[in-house]
Amino acid sequence: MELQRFNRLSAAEAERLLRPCVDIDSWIAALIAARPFSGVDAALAAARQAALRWRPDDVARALAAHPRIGERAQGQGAEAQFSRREQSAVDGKDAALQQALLAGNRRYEEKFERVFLIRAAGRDGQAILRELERRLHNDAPQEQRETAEQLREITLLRLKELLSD
Ligand SMILES: NC(=O)NC1=NC(=O)NC1=O
Repeated sequence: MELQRFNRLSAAEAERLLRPCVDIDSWIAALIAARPFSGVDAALAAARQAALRWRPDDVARALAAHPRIGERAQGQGAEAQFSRREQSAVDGKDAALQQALLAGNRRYEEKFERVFLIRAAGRDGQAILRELERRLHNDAPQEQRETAEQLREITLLRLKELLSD
């Protein structure tokens, strides 16, 4: 969407477009309030600043909108379409990789009690698996920090796509 059009949207319409970027009300409200943006870079800078204020419970709630890595997001909603595109480099036909991702996700969820979140865009399945193995050794505070940063990366990539379409 062209930035000037985004600047002029009603708050309700802007919220509907921003929700698939990340399901965090305070972030969506902050972005709507910060309009009009002078350019896409200004919008992304405001988005990153607002994302640095996320609390752990914001991140926990937003994770519910993210399918497991390796599982094809179902449905036609904007979130599912974003997820499928982001995970497109994960080779669904590589059975060994799928099995390893499934096992790694399970171990991660047992240890951290939430889904493993990684910015999948730009990463193939093996790179994701290596990150999953590495992060499994993090302690809880470090993993909370890494999860929030990955959610910020995904969110900003989705916003950039939204404002560049
Ligand atoms: N569990 C996940 O990491 N999910 C995802 N990563 C992405 O980049 N998009 C997703 O849906």
